[in-house]
This record gives sequence, structure tokens and C-alpha cells, in this order.
Amino acid sequence: MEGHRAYRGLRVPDDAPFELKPSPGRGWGVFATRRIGPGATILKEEPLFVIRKPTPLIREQDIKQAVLQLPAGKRQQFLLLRDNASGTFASMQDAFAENSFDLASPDESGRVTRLPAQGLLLLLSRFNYSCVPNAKIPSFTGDALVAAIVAIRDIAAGEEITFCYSFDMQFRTRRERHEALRFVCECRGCLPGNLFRELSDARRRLYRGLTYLVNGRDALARGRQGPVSSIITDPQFVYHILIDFLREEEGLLDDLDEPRPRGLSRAVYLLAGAFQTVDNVAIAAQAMAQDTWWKRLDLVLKLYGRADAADGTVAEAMRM
Ligand SMILES: C[S@@+](CC[C@H](N)C(=O)[O-])C[C@H]1O[C@@H](n2cnc3c(N)ncnc32)[C@H](O)[C@@H]1O
Repeated sequence: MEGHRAYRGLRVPDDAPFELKPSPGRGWGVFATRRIGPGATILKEEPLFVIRKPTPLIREQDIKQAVLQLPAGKRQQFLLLRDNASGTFASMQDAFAENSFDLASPDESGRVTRLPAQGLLLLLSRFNYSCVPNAKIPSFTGDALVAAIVAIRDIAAGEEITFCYSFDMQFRTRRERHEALRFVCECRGCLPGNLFRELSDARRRLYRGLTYLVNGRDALARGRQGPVSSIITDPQFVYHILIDFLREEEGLLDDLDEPRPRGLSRAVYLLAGAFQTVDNVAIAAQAMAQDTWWKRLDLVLKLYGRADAADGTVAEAMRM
């Protein structure tokens, strides 16, 4: 696409460990030109301009004004943004939405606040998405209004550098992620035919459930939630997970007995399933407020049969 060819005009720092080039099926992407070790900063970038408004209130006029105030060289860089893999931008607003980030914004005294600050980042916006990324954007870099991307594992020369666009994706199953994304991700957590993907959904449900148990909040639920639960203090739950983790690492898990994702024990499979809906999270919260497993089971069984079809899974997991 024309806009992609225009990316050749984007200024990349001389010492950057990456280059911009086409990434088949994803428009353009960012590729390592040398090995990058875990924890290494891949890029620190100052926004071309910042708009201090909540995203829904940003209008075409705000962006035009900001662009007109730029020095000529920087304005020309903004005008290179014509499209990305999703299509051609119909307006400056589109170009801004597809190339901007929510920045940690310091107030007058230098303290970081959550005041709205959307920054246009020319290079950070060139990185493609992966559900199993090799880099991440830390929430705050220590510098006011500077965004950075950091390697989270060893990245080989030639490898595409990706990050996960939204924090809550880590709690979503493959289907849930694809409902939220406007493109089809083809990472190893999404492509069929590998054990990683088969275990991935269950792991993410379990992770969501455990995070709920630790924080007392469901990571994907909106609005007010109940008090902190104490299931995590019950060692049975943790033991099952640890046993299966060790068996998995050791290559001892098999799928001969039960119809469930390959390599996952029945106990962990049931527990993983128990937290897949907000309703079940609420049920688990009420049950776990009880002081014995018997009372917990009793309560769950009373709730069993409600409209939420996954109650059976919860009850079975509790029965365990
Ligand atoms: C911020 S841009 C990333 C750079 C983009 N590829 C480009 O050419 O400008 C985000 C867009 O890139 C595409 N994209 C990013 N990650 C992708 C992936 N894993 N698979 C397919 N398309 C992807 C989508 O069209 C998405 O809306």
C-alpha cells in the first residue's frame, strides 16, 4: 500500500536494534537487526505531539491544530501516516487513533497521574500485536511523557518484535481475544496444531481465576465487585496446579483418560473452567466466603441450576 511505502521515510534512530519492513499478512512490522536480550530497551520515543483529552472527546480539529503547530520536518513525518494493515485512514482522527498511545501523564509537580494524555508515536505504532509477545510497553518509563518498548525474552536477529496491545488480553481465551481484535492473530497461542495452544485457553482461565482470588476482582468484569475471597489459602487448589505444572514440564501429562485439552489433568481442567463467566466469579466469591469446604460445596449446589450453564463446572470443581 502507498502508506506502507511511505514508512520508508520514517526516521529510525541510527543505533536502533531494528528495522521496519513488510510483515506478511500484517502490513509492516518491526524486525530485530541483532540479538536483543531480555530486559533491554528496544526503543524510547517521545511523542510527536500530545493531546490532553479523553479519547472519545478528541476531534479532527484538535489534531489539525496540533499538526499545524509542528515544525515542518515533524509535520511531514505525521503526513507519512496514510494507512496501516487495517486500511487507508479517512481522516487525521483515524491516523491519530491508529498511531497514538495513552501516556502516563505527570502533573505540574511532576507526579504521575491518570490525567488523559494521548501521544502520537510514529515508531511505537509500527509494532504488530501478538498474544504471546516478545516485548512489552512498561506503564511508565521514569521520564515524563516518554514511551518505551522493552524485550521480555531473548529476541533473535531477524525475529519480528511484537507486543500485546491490551493488558486484559492476557486473561482472555483465544475466542475472546479474537472477538476483541479486528484482525486474525497467528501466534502460537492462536494457530492450531500445537500443544501450547491446546493448553493456552485453560491456563489463561486459570490465571484469570487465580488473579481474581488474589485481588478479589475479576480482571475482565466492569463495575463494583464483591469482597476478597480466600480460596487461594486452601492448599488443595494450589497443589493441583503445581503437580500438573511439574508433570507438564516433565512430559508426564497425557490425554488418554478424559475428553479434555491434551496434557491437562481433570482437576485443573475443571478448576480452570470454573471461572469463565462473571456469574461464576460471583458464585465462587460467595462460596469461598464460607469457612469449610463442605459449606462452600453446599452453597454452590444451592446456586446450581441457575441460567448460567457453567454452574455445573463450578459445582464439580468445588466437589473436588
Ligand atoms: C499499530 S498498527 C501496527 C503496524 C501495522 N502493521 C502497519 O503496517 O502500520 C496496528 C494494525 O496492524 C495490523 N496488525 C497488528 N498486529 C497484527 C497481527 N498479529 N496480525 C494481523 N494484523 C496485525 C492490524 O491491522 C492493526 O490494526
